[in-house]
Amino acid sequence: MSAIETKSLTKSFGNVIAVNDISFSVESGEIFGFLGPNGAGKSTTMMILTTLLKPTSGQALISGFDVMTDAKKVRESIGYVQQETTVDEYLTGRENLILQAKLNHIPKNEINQRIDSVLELIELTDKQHDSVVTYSGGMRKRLDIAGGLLHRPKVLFLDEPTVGLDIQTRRKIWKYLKKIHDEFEMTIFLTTHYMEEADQLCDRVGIIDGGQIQVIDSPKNMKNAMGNEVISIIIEDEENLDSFSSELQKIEFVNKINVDGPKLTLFASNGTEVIPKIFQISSDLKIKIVSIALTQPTLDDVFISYTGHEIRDDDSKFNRKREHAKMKRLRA
Ligand SMILES: Nc1ncnc2c1ncn2[C@@H]1O[C@H](COP(=O)(O)OP(=O)(O)OP(=O)(O)O)[C@@H](O)[C@H]1O
Repeated sequence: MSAIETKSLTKSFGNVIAVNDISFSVESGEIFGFLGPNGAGKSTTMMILTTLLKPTSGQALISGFDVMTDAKKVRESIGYVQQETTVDEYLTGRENLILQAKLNHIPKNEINQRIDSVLELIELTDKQHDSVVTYSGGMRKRLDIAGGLLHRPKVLFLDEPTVGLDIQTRRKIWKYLKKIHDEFEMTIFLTTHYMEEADQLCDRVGIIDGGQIQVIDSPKNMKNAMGNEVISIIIEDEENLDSFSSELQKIEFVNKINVDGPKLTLFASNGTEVIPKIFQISSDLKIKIVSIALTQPTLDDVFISYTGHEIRDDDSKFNRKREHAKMKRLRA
C-alpha cells in the first residue's frame, strides 16, 4: 500500500484552478518533494492531503485512508509542519512541546520521555528551558518539526521547511530531516522552491507548475535524461530569435532547446562539438552573443526543460508574511 496516493485531484478557487487533475503516489519510507515556484499549487495540494482543505474533485488517500471520508484516521497518521512556525515564543521550548503533546492526546505517562527523545534528536536539549523568543529562526523551525513528531506519525508533511532561512541553517535542517527519516523510518512529503533542497533531500521529486505535475522521477534520473551537457546562451537582441533557435535545433547532438527571453538553454550530448557551430550560426544571422557557458545538468536545467522557465527564489512573499506577523505581535 502506498503512503500517499492521489487520483485526478483538483482544487479550484473561483476561476483559479490551483491544483489541476494531479495523480501520483508516494511509497512508504520515501522522501518525496513537490518542487515548484510560488503559486504552483504546492500548499493547496498539501492542505488537501492534511485534511485542511476539501478537493473540488478527485481522491486522496493517506496510508489507505481517504482524506474526505476518513479524515480523523488521516490526522492520526500524519504530522504537519506549516510554512510559518507555529511555536509560542513566550513559552519555553519544552513548554511548547508539552502543549503539543496534550493537543495530540499523547498518554500522560509517555509525554516526558517522548519530549526528551525528540529534543535530543533535533539537538535542542540544552535550550529546552529558554523562552522561544530567544531562539534563532532555525531553532524555531527545529522545534516546530519536533512538535510534529511527538505522536510518531507515519507520514510527515513539511510545507517549505527552510523558506526564509540562510543556506547554512537550511543545510542543518536537511541533516535533521534525514536523521528523523532514518530513525523513525518515516515517509516524508515536502514542498520546496529550492532546487538544492529537492536535490539533496528527496528520493523522488515531482515538478509542479501551474497546478499540474510536469514530471516525477529521482533527481539523478532527471539530470541524466537531460543529456550530458547544458549550453546557456544570452544574446543581445531578440530580433532574429526564432530563426536562431530553429537553426540551433538542427545542430547534430542538440537534443532540446528552451527559449526564455534572450536566454537560450541547449541540452546537448556533445557540447564541445556544438559550441563552434553556435558561433557560426550567430555570425551568419548577425546575432551578438553576450555570454555562453557549458555546464553539467542541474535540477535547475531539468526544471527549465519541463516548464520553459526558471524557478525564481522569491522569498519576498514569505518575508512580507513574517513582517506582518511581527507587526501584529508588536501592536499586541
Ligand atoms: N484561498 C484561496 N483563494 C483563492 N486563490 C487561492 C487560495 N489559495 C491559493 N490560491 C491560488 O491558487 C494558486 C496556487 O496557490 P498555492 O498557495 O497552492 O501555491 P504554492 O505553490 O504553494 O505557492 P507558495 O509557495 O507561494 O505558497 C495560486 O494562484 C494562488 O493564488
